Amino acid sequence: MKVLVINAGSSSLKYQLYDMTDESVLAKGRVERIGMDSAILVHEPTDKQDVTEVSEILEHTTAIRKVVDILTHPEHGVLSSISEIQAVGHRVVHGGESFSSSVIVTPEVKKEIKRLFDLAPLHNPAHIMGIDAVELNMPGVPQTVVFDTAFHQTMPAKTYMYAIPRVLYTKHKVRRYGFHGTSHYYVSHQAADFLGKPMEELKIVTCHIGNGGSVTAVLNGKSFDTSMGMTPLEGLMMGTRSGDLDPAIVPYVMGKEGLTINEVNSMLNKHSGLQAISGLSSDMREITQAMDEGDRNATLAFDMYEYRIRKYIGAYAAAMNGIDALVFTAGVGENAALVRERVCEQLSFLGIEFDHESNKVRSGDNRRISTASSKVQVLVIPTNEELVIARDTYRLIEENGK
Ligand SMILES: Nc1ncnc2c1ncn2[C@@H]1O[C@H](COP(=O)(O)OP(=O)(O)O)[C@@H](O)[C@H]1O
Ligand SMILES: CC(=O)OP(=O)(O)O
Ligand SMILES: [Mg+2]
Repeated sequence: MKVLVINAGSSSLKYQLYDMTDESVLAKGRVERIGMDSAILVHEPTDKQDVTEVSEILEHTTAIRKVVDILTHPEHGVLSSISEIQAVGHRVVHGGESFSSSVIVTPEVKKEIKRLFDLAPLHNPAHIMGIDAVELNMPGVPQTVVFDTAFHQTMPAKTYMYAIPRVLYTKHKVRRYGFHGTSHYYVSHQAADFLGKPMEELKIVTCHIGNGGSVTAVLNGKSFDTSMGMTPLEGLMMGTRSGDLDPAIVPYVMGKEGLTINEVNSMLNKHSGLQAISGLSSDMREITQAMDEGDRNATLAFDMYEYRIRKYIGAYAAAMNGIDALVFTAGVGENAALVRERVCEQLSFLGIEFDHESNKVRSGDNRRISTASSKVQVLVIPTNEELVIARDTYRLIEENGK
């Protein structure tokens, strides 16, 4: 069975095509700048040359049509007909309390994802556009949705409730949901395999640090607490998101600067984090380069960023009464050796013996960056949310066919 995995964002759409007979990736790619003056499609077939196309792509329906066209292109394609794709699996960021596992898309499922627009305004509307675009361009192909929130549905009430009037939970479902669950699930299982221990016996802290970032306490295989909250804004300092702050700052700044709700939301989500403090960039590569050149704002941004990660690791070690393994993943976690080093070098009190040499090794494999005898094993595990989505999709379609 061939499965197409889609991660639709508001102005981008990433795709990966799997052959599930051996879980091989036939092609992957992305469309960026949807709705802007010129969009760009980057298509990377596994056994052929990469191609880049620039054209006007005003909405997701056109983006999916371009993806379908390139996947079946006589020269760059990897399929003779689009009918070879038997299922499409989507990443959906917010599943609220309605979904604790992946499901096949039905009109009711779409309705529920739409009901959650308010809770993930940057993400869920784009996912619905992606699902609708597939319906139009690939009619009749079953679709599934895999939620970022699903893995965190095991959190106990004491970690997911906010200390505000209860009616806000009962009436408006204001609570912690947590995100990047597919990634935290995948890397924690990979870590258990790497260590050769059963998940049920491990206390793991997983740090998914990419453009967005979150830390999760995985206790005996289940999410126990996580740093993102009702929305993907809480917790760590991120590329453009503030993460934790005193909630009183919001009404104060709104009053002082005369900001609307939309403006303050946009400030905290899109104009804060590394970008705001460095005044330079949301990208860790540019931050570390500027640090090397002596830029003090970039240095402060970096220091704040790594300090927050360290604070959460300490908090979750306390939450679980110790940790057996610490995992780094996603764009920053997999690539930024300096972030890992700075986070870990002051965690020796937890029993971390950091291995500076193995930390510097560049590799796409699961690897250890502590000494083998370290009480807490520190690992780098490249995440693979797409593979989890493809596997769930394959399983659901197989089960449904029986
Ligand atoms: N070689 C690298 N060194 C340091 N940071 C990197 C490197 N490559 C990527 N990053 C960081 O990873 C981020 C992207 O992470 P990623 O997990 O791909 O994000 P997303 O999936 O949210 O788009 C970039 O913004 C950048 O900060
Ligand atoms: C939920 C979330 O923050 O996702 P991303 O990191 O892809 O923006
Ligand atoms: Mg991501």
